[in-house]
Formats: sequence, structure tokens, C-alpha cells
Amino acid sequence: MAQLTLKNIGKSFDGTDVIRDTSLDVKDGELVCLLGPSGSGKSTILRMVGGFETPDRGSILIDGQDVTRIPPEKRPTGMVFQSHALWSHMSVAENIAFGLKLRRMPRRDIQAKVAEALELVGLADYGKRRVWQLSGGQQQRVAIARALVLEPKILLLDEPFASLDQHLREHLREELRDIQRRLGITTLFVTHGQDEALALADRIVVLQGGEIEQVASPDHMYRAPETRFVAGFIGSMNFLACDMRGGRSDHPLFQISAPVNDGPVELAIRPEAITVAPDANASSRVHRTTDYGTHILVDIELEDGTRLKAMCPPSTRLATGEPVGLKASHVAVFRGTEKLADVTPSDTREIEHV
Ligand SMILES: Nc1ncnc2c1ncn2[C@@H]1O[C@H](COP(=O)(O)OP(=O)(O)OP(=O)(O)O)[C@@H](O)[C@H]1O
Repeated sequence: MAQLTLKNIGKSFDGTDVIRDTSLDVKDGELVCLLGPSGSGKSTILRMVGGFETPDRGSILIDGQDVTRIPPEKRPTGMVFQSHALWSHMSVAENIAFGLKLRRMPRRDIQAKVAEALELVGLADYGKRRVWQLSGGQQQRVAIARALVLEPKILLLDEPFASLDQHLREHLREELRDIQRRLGITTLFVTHGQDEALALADRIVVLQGGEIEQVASPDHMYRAPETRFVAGFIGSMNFLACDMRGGRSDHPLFQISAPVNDGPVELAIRPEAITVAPDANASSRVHRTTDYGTHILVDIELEDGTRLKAMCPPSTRLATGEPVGLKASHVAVFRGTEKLADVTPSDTREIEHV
């Protein structure tokens, strides 16, 4: 078990800031996912923790010890890369044993450790196989075993399942989560897939442009995004532009009261927070419905041509072109990148359909 701290880390490549003044605490035994679009700096942070890049500014501490300038092989970290990076001329067992040999561990101990690691990743009988005889998923399990056999304090994974098909990816994700919990190993996991982060993480760090947008549990990140970017990046979100005047929004459909200064805003509403009901007098119309079995996604066209998505119960029956009234149970108000207010009917009794 170990704690990881990043203190005001900064990194530039060729004069461009790739990581800006980033701080993060990962607790003992926690699994934290770094999530963000391509180029947001996820891998760079992971590589700095692993010692494969050195920050220009700031420091990295593991259990309070400054490791910022310690080379990778001397750090208490184990890294698993996207591509398997196994040695194809060696057997599975030899791959896993390699790091222990470098540490000059006695042979019998190595054999025991390798057997234990293979057992852990569900490949107990595969030690003698050649790497090329394994499937992609099995190879990634070997890569995880190879990292874990050195008993690192921190496990680092850089999109380890990205090259696998979705079914296998979900399966390995669950296996990894089980292993991580069983060992209680502090883990940093890079992904650009929000499903992966939501399924795996104790906490998610959303990055954009080399900066942390928000750090939160999956549930909290989904329910209470703090920035415009996170609101649009995690899950599905409707954004409706309007103005606030005298503490009230002037959107023709969603008039909310919120303690927000006058000026332009965006109302952010999740599809599942919208209730749709047939209403002959309404100006919004059903554009399309898609039946997903578990729910029906209704694509609605507002009077001004804006489109909005609502998630409705499977029993919903709505025809294309049918006029519908809308109600929202939760609206977040954003101005620029910043969230200014969260409004629910119980707060204000003011979210209403006109
Ligand atoms: N060694 C390097 N030299 C120059 N630029 C680099 C180097 N490594 C990363 N970068 C740049 O830093 C930025 C962040 O890269 P990084 O790989 O950390 O992003 P990422 O979020 O992991 O993206 P992806 O999901 O595509 O892997 C990118 O603009 C990338 O081009």
C-alpha cells in the first residue's frame, strides 16, 4: 500500500506546455483513472510517475519520499503499456521472471513468485508457452503479471486494454479491478474511454489541455460536473443557450430561477432529467425515437430548430412529428467554462414548461 502525491507538476515539450501546474493526491489502495481526450496529457503524467519523463517543475512523492529524479528501475512503480511490450523470444514465465533475475533473487524464489503471479492473472498453466502463442488478452495479463511480480507500491497502466475488442476489454477490466482490490495496490490508470473510467475508478481525474478539470468519484462526476468541459465530456448532455435576466432564464421552454448575474448562459440538462408528454399546444416536436429496449431515446426539435435528447421509459409511445411538452428535473447553469448554479424543482419549484 502506498500514497502518491503530485505537487505542482509542469512539463513542456519544445516550448509548449503539455502539463500545467498539476497537483493530485492518490490515496493508499485507491484506483484513480486519468481520463481525457487525445493529447490532454494523461500519458505524460503517467510516464512522469513511472520515471520515463522528468517534470520541468514540481515534485512527485511516493509515501512521502521524493522520487522526481529517480530512474524508472529504482522507483517502486510497475508499468503496463498499451502495446504488450513483452519479449517474444522468451516464454511467458521467463518474461515474468526477468525483473526478478535482474534483482538477483534466488532461482527457487523466482519460480514461486512467477507461479503466484501467473495464478493471480488466471494463467497458471501458461508459464511454458511462448508469447506469440497467446491471444491479445492473455498477453496483456502477462504484462500485468510482469509488473505485479516486482511488488510495486504503485501500479501504472497506460490504456492497457485499448487494442482488445470490447467484450474482452470489459472482461479484463473486471479482472483487473478484482486483482487490484485483492492486492490493495494503489493504481493509476490512463484511458480515453469514459465507460472504462466510470466502471473502474474509485476516483476519476478529467484532464483537458494539460490541466485538471475535475477530480471526483464516477457517480459525482456524472451527477455534478463542475466545468462546461466535464459536463459535455462525461455522458450525454443537452446544452441550451439563453440569457439570465433578473435571476430568471429567458429560455422559452425552461424558465429557471437562479442567483446568477444577467448575461448569456447555457442550461445543461441530462436526457434522463427530461420528462416528455404529448401536448397538442406545445411548440416542440418529436423528430425521431430510438428504442434501446431498456429505454427510449427521443430526439426532439424545439421551435427554433434546436435539438434536444430525452431518455424516456420503455413504455413510452410517441409518434414522429407529435407535439410534446417538456419538464426538467435538474438544470445546471454554465457561463463560459464555469458552473454558476444547480437548479432542481425542490430548490425553486421554478423549472416549468410554458
Ligand atoms: N516526447 C514528446 N515530445 C514532444 N511532444 C510530446 C512528447 N510526448 C507527448 N508530447 C505531446 O504532449 C501532449 C500530451 O501528450 P500525451 O501523450 O500525454 O496525451 P494523452 O492524453 O495521453 O493522449 P493520447 O490519449 O492520445 O495518448 C501531446 O500534444 C503530445 O503530442
